[in-house]
Amino acid sequence: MTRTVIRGGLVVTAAEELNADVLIEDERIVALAAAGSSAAEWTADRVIDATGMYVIPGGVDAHTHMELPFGGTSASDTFETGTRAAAWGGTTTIVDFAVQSVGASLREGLDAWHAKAEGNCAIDYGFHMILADVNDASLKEMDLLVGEGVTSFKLFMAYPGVFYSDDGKILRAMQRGADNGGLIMMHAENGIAIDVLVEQALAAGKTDPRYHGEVRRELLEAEATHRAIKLAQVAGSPLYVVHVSAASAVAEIAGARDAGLPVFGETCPQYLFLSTDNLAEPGFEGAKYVCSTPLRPKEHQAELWKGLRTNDLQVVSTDHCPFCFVGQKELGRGDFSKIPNGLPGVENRMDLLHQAVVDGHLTRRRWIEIACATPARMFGLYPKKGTIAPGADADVVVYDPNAEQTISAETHHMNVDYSAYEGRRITGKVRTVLSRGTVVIDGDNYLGRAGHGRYQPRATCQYLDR
Ligand SMILES: NC(=O)NCCC(=O)O
Ligand SMILES: [Zn+2]
Ligand SMILES: [Zn+2]
Repeated sequence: MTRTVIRGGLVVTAAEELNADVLIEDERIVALAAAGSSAAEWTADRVIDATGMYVIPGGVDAHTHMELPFGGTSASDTFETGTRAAAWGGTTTIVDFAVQSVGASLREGLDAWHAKAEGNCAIDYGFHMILADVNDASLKEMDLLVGEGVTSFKLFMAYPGVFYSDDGKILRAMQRGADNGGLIMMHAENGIAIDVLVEQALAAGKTDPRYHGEVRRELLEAEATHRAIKLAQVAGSPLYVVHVSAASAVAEIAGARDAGLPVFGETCPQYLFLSTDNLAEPGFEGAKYVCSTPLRPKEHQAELWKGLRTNDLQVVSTDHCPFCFVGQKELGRGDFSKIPNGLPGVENRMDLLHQAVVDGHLTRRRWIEIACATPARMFGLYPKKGTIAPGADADVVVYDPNAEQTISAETHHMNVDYSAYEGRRITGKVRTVLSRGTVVIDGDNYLGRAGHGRYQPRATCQYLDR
């Protein structure tokens, strides 16, 4: 047995902050003790000095797309490169999306994603399932998947002809989820209307990346969010709205929550830190910022921060879906609708949110709540993941709150040739990362290995009585 003690840090969880030492035996946390108490007598094989540091749970990023085939190409991070980059950024668990292809079963999709991930991940991982073909067989399969730990299902009101489901299919999947405990995750944009606007924009010669943001109108995110909420209400199903970017969509979620409905909302760093100004950067630079839902005008950011503070939004995930500028984003030169949708960010989330603490948008505990504890609870991983407590997996980050860094593609570890946050100064930096008790990051050294990360079957959403 290996005993590790993390000494002298400020332990920050969603619930409390205390100066405490943390004792780890092999893969688990076994004790916390106030500094200077019985902890002084703990013997250990390895002592990590955390004086002046925060000791926080490893981040849980509940929305990533490693190796996703999309827009005629594939996301540029594999499970190996993407999970390694996540570790560098203090994230120790991801929940990625396995994809059902139209005409195929959920099982085929899930098996394919297991094959991509198994033996390759640096950190632990789980899967949601994208339902691209709702029919009698796939509805039945949902029950089986819930039973084996794939307890959440993403549906799309966007991308007709690719992942899109109509309202009838959505309602049927929601009814099934209400029954089997699967949480429905919704990409809420009116894709049918958006496709009309795309066609009209292109016909008018509006081909630059900034038109991606213009046609994917805020109203069409709000409308779809409203419709998804009503459909969930009819089905008696909870609802988790992914990558919320529009202030009016936040208002829809807030209204539903005020009415007592089990509706949850996720936003992403790109919507909190970037805007349509980035999409409008000169030449073809805006392509770097093409994602859906799209970046919004800056004014929306204040509403997203407010939503996070008031718990109208509960989770910040990255929607990490990187495409290189050269050779991938470039597929859409002359036609913005052909730019593969998605941004890199799995490495940057914990730091950007710490910057939000420094800037006064969030408290330290709320940082940990939205980035670690709530995503773990939402997706059935708590308290194994998302907290520092006896019995939890020893997924622990020693975080230096005073270190200064500059985000750059020159220094990041994601397999993508640009950074959406190039040149941004951040106060705070990961110093040491443990994944199930193994040190995977130590200062500027990566000590992990592909295959250390283990598949995590998940319980159902822990915010709902079942
Ligand atoms: N978000 C995005 O632009 N790409 C990834 C796929 C999705 O989440 O809709
Ligand atoms: Zn989506
Ligand atoms: Zn996504």
